[in-house]
Amino acid sequence: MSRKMAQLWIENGLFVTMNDVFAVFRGHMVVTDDQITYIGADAPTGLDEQAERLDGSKLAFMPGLVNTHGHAAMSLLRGYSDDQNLQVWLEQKMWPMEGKYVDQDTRAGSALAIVEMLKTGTTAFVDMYDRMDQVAQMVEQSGIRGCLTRGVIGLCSEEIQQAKLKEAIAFAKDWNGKADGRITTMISPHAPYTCPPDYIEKFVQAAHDYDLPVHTHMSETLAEVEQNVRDYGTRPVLHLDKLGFFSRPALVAHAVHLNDEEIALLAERKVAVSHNPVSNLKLASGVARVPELLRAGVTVSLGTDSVASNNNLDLFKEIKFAALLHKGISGDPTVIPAMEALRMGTVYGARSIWQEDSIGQLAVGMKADFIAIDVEQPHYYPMTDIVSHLVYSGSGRDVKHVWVDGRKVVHNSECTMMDEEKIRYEAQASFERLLNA
Ligand SMILES: CSC[C@H]1O[C@@H](n2cnc3c(O)ncnc32)[C@H](O)[C@@H]1O
Ligand SMILES: [Zn+2]
Repeated sequence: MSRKMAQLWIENGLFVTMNDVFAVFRGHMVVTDDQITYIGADAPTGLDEQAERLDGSKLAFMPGLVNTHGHAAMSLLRGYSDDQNLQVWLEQKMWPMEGKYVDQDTRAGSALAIVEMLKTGTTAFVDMYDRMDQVAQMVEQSGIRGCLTRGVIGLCSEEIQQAKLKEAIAFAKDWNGKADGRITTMISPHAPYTCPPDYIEKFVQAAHDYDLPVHTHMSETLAEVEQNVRDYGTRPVLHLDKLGFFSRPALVAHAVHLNDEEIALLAERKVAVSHNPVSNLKLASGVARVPELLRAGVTVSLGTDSVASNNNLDLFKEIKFAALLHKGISGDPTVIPAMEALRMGTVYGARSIWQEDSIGQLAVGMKADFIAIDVEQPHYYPMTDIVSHLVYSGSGRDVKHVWVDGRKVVHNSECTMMDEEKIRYEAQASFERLLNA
């Protein structure tokens, strides 16, 4: 799809840059095509005569949020099965329903998820699923940024394992860099408990061969850790390390049950962790040792996991949970202050998907992935500390406009590239078909 290249001057806005240079200030920002070309307190000079002007005086601007773990197509299963533990929920509820999915269901669920994410301020997301061509097409159409990966469950014959691996590699090769670079890809065995060791080694080899990062679920429940010890004689972190998994740039989801040695090893191997507090609480999996991980130097970002275990994709909720939960667990109100929680949802998210140089902050030369928040609402008053308000008082419902790659993908809280009404209708139709199939 062709796009109009243009210049946008945001005047007199409140900017939360998420970098140390400006941090929070009132001023101006200029976007030229897909990049931030000016940001500062003084009005810019030398702009195009046709530059569009946006009055930012009633808005706060910050980088788009980065959701570093999820399964978009599972949005169809919102509210289908609540209040179960992971294994029962997966094996008895999710997998039987997912087994009935056809391409149209994956499209419908992914589109629903993308609309929800964009409207609540997420501009980049990680997605692990199958039928990933369908997900990638939805990313292409919607304007969002996606770090996508075909997740593989290896509890099947060797022949099927081979076919799935081939498909995962083909997807990663074909789609990396597509949609004007908005799509990047990874390689993903689903988890150490669903993929035998020799099979995981094949993913590692493929990641080396095609220079791709890796992503997996790891140490989500105590039962998983105990099973890993029973089956392989080691806990999941050492197990994956021995299989070479951390010889690639790696992002692991959950990492709830870790001991001190495992935290040190993750830090040494520069493994990024996607912390999914809401999903972990809902499935009663436990609480990750986030303050310890951060103190050890591990990059910790935030993920929603799927809607089926969350039950929504508003990353502002995840930010608030991260800020509150660890205070309660540790008894220390100073752990994960508001700014650190906001970093987990932005800069650390960008770092977790190896895009820290281009997204996650408002600065000259960065991609224009940013959001505008309507702060003319009671819960943003009195105007004292905008970072505090965003984390403790705000929510994704306050997001008014969203830009990805310089393109306005949400205007006045409506998606510009997606037909939301049609998407809601198709999601309902898909769910009813799945239920009766
Ligand atoms: C085929 S890859 C996607 C696969 O992951 C399953 N899934 C969803 N949430 C979780 C979770 O919290 N832990 C482990 N696996 C999960 C989903 O059902 C898909 O089959
Ligand atoms: Zn998951």
